[in-house]
Amino acid sequence: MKRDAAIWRYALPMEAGVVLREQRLRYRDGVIVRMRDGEREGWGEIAPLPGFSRESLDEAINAAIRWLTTWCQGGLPANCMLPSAAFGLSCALAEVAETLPLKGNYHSAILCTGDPDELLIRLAQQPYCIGKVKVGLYEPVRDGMMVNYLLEALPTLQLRLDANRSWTLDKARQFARHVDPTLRNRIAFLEEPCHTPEASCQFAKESAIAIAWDESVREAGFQPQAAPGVNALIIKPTLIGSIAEVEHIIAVARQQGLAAVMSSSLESSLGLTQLARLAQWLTPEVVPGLDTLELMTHQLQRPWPGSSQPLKTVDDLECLWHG
Ligand SMILES: O=C(O)CCC(=O)C1=CC=C[C@@H](O)[C@@H]1C(=O)O
Ligand SMILES: [Mg+2]
Repeated sequence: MKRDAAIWRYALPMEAGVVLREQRLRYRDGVIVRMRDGEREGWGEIAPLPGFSRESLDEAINAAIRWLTTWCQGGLPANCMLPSAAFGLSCALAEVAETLPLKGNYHSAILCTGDPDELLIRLAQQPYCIGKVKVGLYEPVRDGMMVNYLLEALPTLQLRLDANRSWTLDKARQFARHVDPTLRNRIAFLEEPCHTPEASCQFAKESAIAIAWDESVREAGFQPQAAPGVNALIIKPTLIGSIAEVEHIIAVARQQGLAAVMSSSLESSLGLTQLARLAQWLTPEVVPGLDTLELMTHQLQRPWPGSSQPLKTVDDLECLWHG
């Protein structure tokens, strides 16, 4: 059987106002990989996230070309060490091998941005009424009031909050003081409230607001561990690595009684649909965090069910490499 592979580069414009780690992200840059083995075909996306991934896109592309070159010659290369490349290549390989189930979970927690009244309408239409709110960008008082407002307006709403480590323990306490105590049990978790994991744990103990690890998952030596007030791990495969590595961390989280939340690293619709399939397969009991498609102006290669955004395909892109 003859094998071949190809890589296309993309740059999708982002909607105005997408800010990552204090920097405006104008384009989402990445590559799409196609692997073919005789009649079988698999696709994957490699898109390191600026400010979050340690590797650059060029490093990931070079690693992918080396890996694919060996694969095309009939070998099974060792797992790639760069997480974004390992993730995209393992998705393409799993599609070739038909080991990534097709069914996806396309119901996500809704990113709560924009006009609060329009947001409430959108939230109320969801089968699972779960929203995700970014906090820590403005004053803690304002964040607290926003959380109260949404939870009071929709009695079935559950919220996930994300502070991206922006608070001191004192600021986090100020936030908690402004959240109505009777509403706190509808905060599923607050991702990384404080600058350090120790301060975040202290906050969880004091405030009766559960926390989740996101940034910490990527730190050297991190092991999922049960602790008072810690509810969940955010699983961002583009930042973790191959499907096998993602499966491993989810299994350890489960053993520790922590929920594993499959989450986007702002992949295009191709990567997002694969994350929806991983979510359905590996974390069927948890609503994933994949509501990032509309941060981009276009979909790519594979449409997200029900989305009306225009679709670009590899025919619209420049082929970077063919082997
Ligand atoms: O987790 C979700 O529901 C959506 C993804 C999401 O919020 C994020 C993805 C990537 C970078 C960040 O801006 C943000 C996060 O910090 O978790
Ligand atoms: Mg986060």
